[in-house]
Amino acid sequence: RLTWTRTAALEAEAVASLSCSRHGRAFLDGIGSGSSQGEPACECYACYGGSDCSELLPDCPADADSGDPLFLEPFWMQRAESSAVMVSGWHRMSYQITKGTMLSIELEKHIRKLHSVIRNANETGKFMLFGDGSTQLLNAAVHALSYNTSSPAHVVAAAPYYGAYEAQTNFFKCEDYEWEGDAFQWKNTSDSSVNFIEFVTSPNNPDGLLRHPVIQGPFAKAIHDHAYYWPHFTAIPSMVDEEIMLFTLSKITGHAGTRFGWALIKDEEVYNRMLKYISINTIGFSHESQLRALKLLKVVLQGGGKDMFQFGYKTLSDRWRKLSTSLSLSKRFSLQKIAPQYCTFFLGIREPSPGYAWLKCEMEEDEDCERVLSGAGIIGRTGSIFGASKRYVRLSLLKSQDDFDWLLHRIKALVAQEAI
Ligand SMILES: C=C(NCc1c(COP(=O)(O)O)cnc(C)c1O)C(=O)O
Repeated sequence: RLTWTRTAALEAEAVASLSCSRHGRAFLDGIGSGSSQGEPACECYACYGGSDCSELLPDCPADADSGDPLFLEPFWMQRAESSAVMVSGWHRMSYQITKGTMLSIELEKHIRKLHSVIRNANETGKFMLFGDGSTQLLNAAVHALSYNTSSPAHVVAAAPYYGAYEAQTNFFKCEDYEWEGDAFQWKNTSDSSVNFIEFVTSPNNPDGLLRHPVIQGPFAKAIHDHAYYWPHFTAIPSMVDEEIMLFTLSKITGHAGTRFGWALIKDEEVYNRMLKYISINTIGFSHESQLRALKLLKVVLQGGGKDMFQFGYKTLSDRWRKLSTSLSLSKRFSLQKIAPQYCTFFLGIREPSPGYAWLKCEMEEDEDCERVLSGAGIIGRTGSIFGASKRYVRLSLLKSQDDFDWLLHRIKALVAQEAI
């Protein structure tokens, strides 16, 4: 018999019962939740409107800019009961969780179990640190690796690279490090007086390809960003085991809004410097986020992790197949090439299922590919943000089904124009 949780449970179920014509959903903290009726408004997916999201907005562009991972929302809606968590008004009000630490021991245990079940990363003997998204851990790692260097460390990444590395490094720039662009430009440098810190993103954002460090040698350190090294985005050919490895709940379960990431770190000194950065920056991390992450990972781990990763892989591989089939008819546009590869998790060859399409405008006159696509009602992210040519555009395949359907519709119309 429910007692103090009854009201919260009734509120949650009332909001969840709003179907929003299956082209949106309502949230407990949605607009209007404070009104007398108490019924929050439907929040519609792109290109749908009206109080119940039943109206298709005809001239709406297909927005494929952000890596907002809503493709997994249906999976969680189908598991409402097992994935919900009740937060009492007095839940963990202290800054600390257990004596002296701000990490949930149970959550750390489940993360280690996740890596050992998926066999994507070796967590044995590694220090674990949480972050406010893995975004917070990016600069924490640069800080820890550039500490006490005689001259500013060169922070680099192989183009095309995830734009946050450049944006963050320039924003937080200090005498210990500075952004030095494309790692390929420094590949053969023989200047041993320079320390390099290379962001290695594997699989890569934006092209989804598995990667290794470009800069080699005793003065090169790497931050391995494995945000997408999970079976729904890529084959897992082997277990990675690096000095610093970063992961994020955003891309595993799709809960970007929970703002929860973690780092596995080999060296204790590097770990302590990153821990000090996080402590000074935010005095640790949200306990509500940790509680929710624990609940979600327990669901992921049910049945050995197969359910969610199968769901995600099927969704993304279907999307990739539909998009690449449509664009295979085009002479004007091309996509990155991703070969089918053996996966040690699915124990078989798996088809490509990248989170993003890295589209190239092949015609001489189409130098600004973002402009070409926006003229056709498609919003993408220009290649220059990734340190690449404006001849490229990144298209997100991670968003809601409505978002993807609308993108595919616009792409097909654009390719059909070539025949005219
Ligand atoms: C949201 C997007 N990227 C998230 C991301 C992040 C950030 O993840 P958070 O944990 O949500 O902060 C880190 N590393 C890589 C390679 C990423 O692609 C994007 O590219 O649109």
